[in-house]
Order: sequence, then C-alpha cells, then structure tokens
Amino acid sequence: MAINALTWESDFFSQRIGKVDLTQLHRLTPTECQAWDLVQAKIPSGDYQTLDTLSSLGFVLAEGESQLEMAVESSTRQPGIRIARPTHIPLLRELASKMFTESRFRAPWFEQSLTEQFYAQWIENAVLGTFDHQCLLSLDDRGTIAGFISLREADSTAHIGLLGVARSHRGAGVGSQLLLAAADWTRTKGLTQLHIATQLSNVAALRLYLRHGARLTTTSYWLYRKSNDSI
Ligand SMILES: CC(=O)SCCNC(=O)CCNC(=O)[C@H](O)C(C)(C)COP(=O)(O)OP(=O)(O)OC[C@H]1O[C@@H](n2cnc3c(N)ncnc32)[C@H](O)[C@@H]1OP(=O)(O)O
Ligand SMILES: Cc1cn([C@H]2C[C@H](O)[C@@H](COP(=O)(O)OP(=O)(O)O[C@H]3O[C@H](C)[C@H](N)[C@H](O)[C@H]3O)O2)c(=O)[nH]c1=O
Repeated sequence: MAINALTWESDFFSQRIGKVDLTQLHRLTPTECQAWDLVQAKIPSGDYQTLDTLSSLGFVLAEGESQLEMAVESSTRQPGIRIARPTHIPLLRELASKMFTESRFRAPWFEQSLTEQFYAQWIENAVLGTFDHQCLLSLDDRGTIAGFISLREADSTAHIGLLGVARSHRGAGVGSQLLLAAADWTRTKGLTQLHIATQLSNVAALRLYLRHGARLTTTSYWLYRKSNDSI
C-alpha cells in the first residue's frame, strides 16, 4: 500500500482522506487512489520526477508551502502577551475562522464552512493543549485580543501552529510582537530552533518571518487527487 490514512482529517472533514507515502510511490496505482475520497501528496518542489509521476496519476496542484527555521539564541519577554485561557476560546474561534484564507484546505476539495471550522478547532485545541501545546495572545490597551500564536514542542524543536492578527490591528507590529514572544517561549523551553510553515503565496507572513531572521529551508508542493464519484 502506498497511501496512509489521515485519521484526524478524515473524521473532521467526513471524507476518506489519505496521504501518499513517497517511499512507496512505485507501488501507487489509480485503483488504490480510487479507494479514497481525497489523496494528498507533499513533495519537495524540485522533485520533478515525482511531480510528473503524480500528475500522470491524476494529481493536481493544490498549494505551495515554505518551511522556515529561526535560530533562537537569545530572546526578550514581550509585554502585553498572555497565555490564552478557555474563556478566550469563543473569540479566538471567531477570529481564526475568518483569517486563514490562504490555505490548502480550500474549495473545491473542502467546503469553506468546514475550512473555517478547521482553523477555529485548531486554535481551540491549542488553548486546551490537545494539538498545539499553548496559545499566546497579544492584548491591546483595552484588553481586546489583537492577535494570537499557537506553539508546540516536537522532536526537540518548537513549531508555530497558527499566527493571526485581527484585521483592525494589522501593520502595527503585533505580528512581530507575537513572533518574538514565540522565540521567548522557545528559549524558556530550553530549545534553540523555531520551525515555521506557511503558504508560498503568503507574502505578508513570509516578509514577517524573514525580517526577523528566519531562514527559508525548503519549499514543497501539495498535490491532491479527488475520486470522481466522491465529495
Ligand atoms: C504559521 C502561520 O500561521 S502562517 C499564516 C500567517 N497568518 C495569516 O496569514 C493570517 C492573516 N494575516 C495576518 O494575521 C497578518 O497579516 C500577519 C500575521 C501575516 C502579519 O501581522 P501584522 O501584525 O500585520 O505584522 P506586523 O505589523 O508585525 O508587520 C506587517 C507590516 O507592518 C509594518 N509595521 C510593523 N510595525 C509597524 C508600525 N508600528 N507602524 C507601521 N507599520 C508597521 C511592518 O514593517 C510590516 O510591513 P512589511 O510587511 O511591508 O515589511
Ligand atoms: C487541528 C488539528 C489538526 N490536525 C491535523 C490536520 C492536518 O493533517 C494537520 C495540519 O496540516 P498542515 O499542513 O499543518 O495544515 P495547513 O496547511 O493549514 O497549515 C499550514 O498553514 C497554516 C496557516 C499554519 N501556518 C501552519 O503552521 C502550516 O503548517 O494536522 C490534527 O491531527 N489534530 C488537530 O487537532
């Protein structure tokens, strides 16, 4: 078998969703793909051979992704940053549901209302510590949520889950403040690397990360194949 089930995603989106195991690509057949509603593959953007193989099997481009890493040698505590609590969940859900418009979880593969719920659920899970481990908030001088960042620790490295700034607060340094708070979170955990992933199209986010010294490490493509009789 060359496709592994994505269990959480399949349950959440009520579709049979699988992901190609690239080490088993030589075994992949249209018949195996057909057993799934949606098959995903994430490939290095320079791997033209895999790109061509997957294209010939009916996969199409869904999105490009960039991975970055920030070396955290020193950091400073950011004023105005709080740990999100369950009471913040309703407002965080509302903010997150409308913010991540650049996403591979998009039409025609995913219904927009479910995509909105997906990012709402992601940030709720971050507050509860059930997926990402923590969610930090930037509060404005009235105590309103200006932005949030979620973080997790995996493989001795810190990872940013979601970063979002309320539209009314953009372009005022809140994104920078949250990124610096993430660097501080990383350092206080005794870690030295902060990993970030974002869409290749997300120039605003990429500019922010690069401005703060993040290094672009890899670029990838997400390819999807939907079965004709599904969704
Ligand atoms: C891991 C992930 O989640 S990746 C996805 C990132 N999130 C999203 O795409 C969600 C939607 N987008 C957003 O929430 C926001 O646009 C973000 C997070 C990308 C950026 O947040 P912002 O708070 O606007 O960032 P910030 O203000 O620090 O920087 C943005 C611009 O404002 C400028 N700026 C910063 N401080 C100030 C200031 N005090 N006065 C004027 N301009 C300022 C910056 O120089 C920057 O300009 P540039 O991009 O032209 O260089
Ligand atoms: C909430 C939650 C999610 N999962 C699963 C579901 C998916 O299989 C993965 C998340 O996939 P990812 O490729 O990370 O998703 P995105 O493409 O939306 O994320 C990128 O863009 C975002 C805007 C953000 N920058 C993110 O950091 C990027 O990776 O996780 C799960 O198993 N359990 C959950 O609770």
